[in-house]
Order: sequence, then C-alpha cells, then structure tokens
Amino acid sequence: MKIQINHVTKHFGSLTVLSDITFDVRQGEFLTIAGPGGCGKSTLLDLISGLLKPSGGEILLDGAPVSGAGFAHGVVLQQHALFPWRTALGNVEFALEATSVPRGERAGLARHYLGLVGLGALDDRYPHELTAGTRQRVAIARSLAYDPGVLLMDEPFAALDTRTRSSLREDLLSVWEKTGKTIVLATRSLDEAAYLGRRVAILTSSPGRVLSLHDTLRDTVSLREAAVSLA
Ligand SMILES: Nc1ncnc2c1ncn2[C@@H]1O[C@H](COP(=O)(O)OP(=O)(O)OP(=O)(O)O)[C@@H](O)[C@H]1O
Repeated sequence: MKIQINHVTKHFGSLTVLSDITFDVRQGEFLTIAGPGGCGKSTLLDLISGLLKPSGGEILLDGAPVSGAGFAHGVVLQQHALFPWRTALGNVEFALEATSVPRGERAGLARHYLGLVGLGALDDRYPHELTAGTRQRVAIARSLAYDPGVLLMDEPFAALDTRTRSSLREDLLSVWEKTGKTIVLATRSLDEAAYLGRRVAILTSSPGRVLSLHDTLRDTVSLREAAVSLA
C-alpha cells in the first residue's frame, strides 16, 4: 500500500473535524475524496502531506509514519501559486533546481513535464500572459517535476470555467496514465470525483467520516445511491 490511513481523528481545539477515518491508497492509484464544503477534505490532505499531525490514529506512507519532509511539494491547490517573475519553463525548472537536478538537464526535463500537460509551445510565457487554465497546467507540471511519491490535489479545478475544467480533467487522466503516479484529489463535486477517481471515498461532515468507498468501474449504482443520500 502506498498510503494507509488508520483510524485517524483530527481535532482543532474542541472541534472534531475528522473522526475515525480509515482507508488505503494503492501504489499508482487515482483516488478521489468527495464531500461537502467543510467536511475536512483539505484537513485530510494536510494530514497525508504531513503538514498537520493527526490527533489520533496514524498515516503511513510506504509503510512508515508520514514525516512531512520532502513530501509536501507534490501538492496542487485550487489557486495556482506560480512565481510571477519566472516563465512557465522557469517555474517548472524551479522544482528541478530544488530537487538538485543538474543544470544541463533542467530545461529538457521541464519541457517534458510541460508537454505532459499539453503545453509544448508556451514555455517562454510569464504567468500573467497565460489563462487561468494554462497557469493551473503549469502548476501541475511543476508539481510533477518534484517527482513526488504522491500527487495531492485540493480542488485543483474549482476556480476554472466549465469548459476549461473538463479539458483539464481529461489531461489529468492522461498524465496519470502516462506517469503511473499515485494521485489523491479532493473535490466537492461527486461527478468530478467519479469521473477522475478509480476509487472514490465519500466523506460526510460534522465530523468528517467516511460514508462509503466506491470502485467507479464496478460500483456505479451504489455511487448514485450515495449521491442521493448526500443531497
Ligand atoms: N487550522 C484550523 N483551525 C481551526 N479550525 C479549522 C482549521 N482548519 C480547518 N478548520 C475547520 O475544519 C473544518 C474542515 O475544514 P476543511 O478545510 O478541511 O474542509 P473542506 O472539506 O476542505 O472544505 P472546503 O470544501 O470548503 O475546502 C471546517 O469547519 C474548518 O473551519
């Protein structure tokens, strides 16, 4: 198992945000976490990345407790956080600098990652010259360039218009197929979760609990039932 989440609970003061969360993520799996606003999706991703520590239970990454160091970089958020003073290529090269890839190899590798997200030709543009969707693609390319063990994505497409969102979803699936990365993506949209995830963990709120886990290839009926019970 790539990630094991065992009976994880998280409190903020007297507020219990997550209660007894248990599920695994397999190596190379694309797992989505779906649930309403405030149910604790971001908190769960922060626990997986090691940014936060569980109040109870444990999270294992490759069999060892999550330490945080070096892992937090594979995170793609709703709002891209590109460096405005660097071109698209320069932004991706930043990740390669940070992970000590030799200078002579960086430009070629950065172009490879930009190509994976469908951005072969725009590498000399600055973020302000790019559309929101393209900036988010650069952010994904930069996250991939860290070559993280797991790519964590927190509502990465929520701020985009419908058409851009759907083209990014398709490209993300193709990135996943090409790279074999383990991806955990949180979204409020059950449709998005079911489209992208090969398994979907549905959370309920107050406190966040796992309502159900679905294999999207086998389980469409129960997924629809879960959607009705959430509505
Ligand atoms: N650092 C914190 N201190 C106190 N409460 C927090 C903290 N972080 C999150 N919370 C609370 O925990 C709950 C879950 O928040 P979280 O952001 O994890 O939910 P979410 O499912 O990601 O929501 P959204 O879909 O709106 O992003 C919320 O009630 C939030 O106010």
